[in-house]
Amino acid sequence: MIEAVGLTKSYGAKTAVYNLNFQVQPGKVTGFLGPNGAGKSTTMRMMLGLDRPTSGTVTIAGQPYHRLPNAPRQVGALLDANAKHGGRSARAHLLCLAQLSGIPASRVDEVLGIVGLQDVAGKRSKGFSLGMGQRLGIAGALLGDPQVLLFDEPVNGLDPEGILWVRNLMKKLASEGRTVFVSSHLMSEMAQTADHLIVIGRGQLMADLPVRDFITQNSTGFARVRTPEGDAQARDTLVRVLAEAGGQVLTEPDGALKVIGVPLPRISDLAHGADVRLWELSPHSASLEEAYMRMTQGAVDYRSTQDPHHAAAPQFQQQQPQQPFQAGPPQQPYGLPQPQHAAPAQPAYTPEDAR
Ligand SMILES: Nc1ncnc2c1ncn2[C@@H]1O[C@H](COP(=O)(O)OP(=O)(O)OP(=O)(O)O)[C@@H](O)[C@H]1O
Repeated sequence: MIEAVGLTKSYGAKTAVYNLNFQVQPGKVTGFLGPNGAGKSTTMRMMLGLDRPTSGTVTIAGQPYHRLPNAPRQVGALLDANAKHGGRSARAHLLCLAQLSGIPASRVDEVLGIVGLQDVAGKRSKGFSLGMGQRLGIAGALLGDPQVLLFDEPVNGLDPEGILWVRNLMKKLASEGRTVFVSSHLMSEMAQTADHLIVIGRGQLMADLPVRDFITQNSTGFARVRTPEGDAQARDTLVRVLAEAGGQVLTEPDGALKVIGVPLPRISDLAHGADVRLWELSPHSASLEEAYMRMTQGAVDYRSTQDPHHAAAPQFQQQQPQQPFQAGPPQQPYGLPQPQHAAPAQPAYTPEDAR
């Protein structure tokens, strides 16, 4: 298990990580998410003893990294896939790491095989593609057959097959009872890989909960409704009754209505009561990526000047082409000091499985 308690790191006036408290459990893939500059790499560096906390602690199996006996055999990490001597072959690079850590040379060919680099083991790594470099970095992390594995953005530069391979590798490592901690910018990727999520923004904890709970707490269920084409009166009538019922009604690019805050059976009843025929009434849920974007909206450091949220209040907006007919109850903006934990939420209607 990895445990952070009050973990804080400042670089001069810049606080990169502030008062992080979380545990990373074995037997699970834990996704570590946050926008650029959120403090993910800083946190991982402190886990590995490469940076010293300004205050607080982070321990692995109850000890700070530097006090772990034979640390490279207990903890494997991929922090920077470029951290290798480009003039050395993949095998020579791994042999060097193995020797430094007292790991038998026979393990080198094993890990080269695991990551699929056996055929290029004798080639210099400076000629490697980004994806091959990532594989070599992962091989280095696996070298000591450790129980705890940290991966900083392991799918960077990998093609779809490589991404699938990493995803399956993480799951396999976790299923063997190991602690697997993986950072990423991509919630969609984590949705398919992680069992648990730790989300940080501007160095602070924003969420610490199972992936499924994250979806339930954050996805806003909505209905897509279409009235007969060309019947503007029916459409307007429906918009009016839905708005009177407290619904938030938006238009989709294809002209359908997106209705938030009114359960499907009620929409059907309201349409029936207003004598409006429906051509479509279907349940939908927001994607996990949308939920993540909404959560971290207020904690994004770098934003294009063309982004509609640039210099705006940190509040989630629905996708752009939609025009609100009537504003419903305001969406809760996520304040930094109120991290989400695994507590039951009460969405208008819960998607059966949004993953
Ligand atoms: N050595 C350092 N000196 C000064 N500031 C630093 C240093 N390392 C990190 N920072 C700052 O701390 C903050 C967190 O950086 P960090 O690299 O940990 O974020 P990150 O979440 O890993 O970002 P990314 O996803 O872009 O890699 C950033 O504002 C960064 O500029």
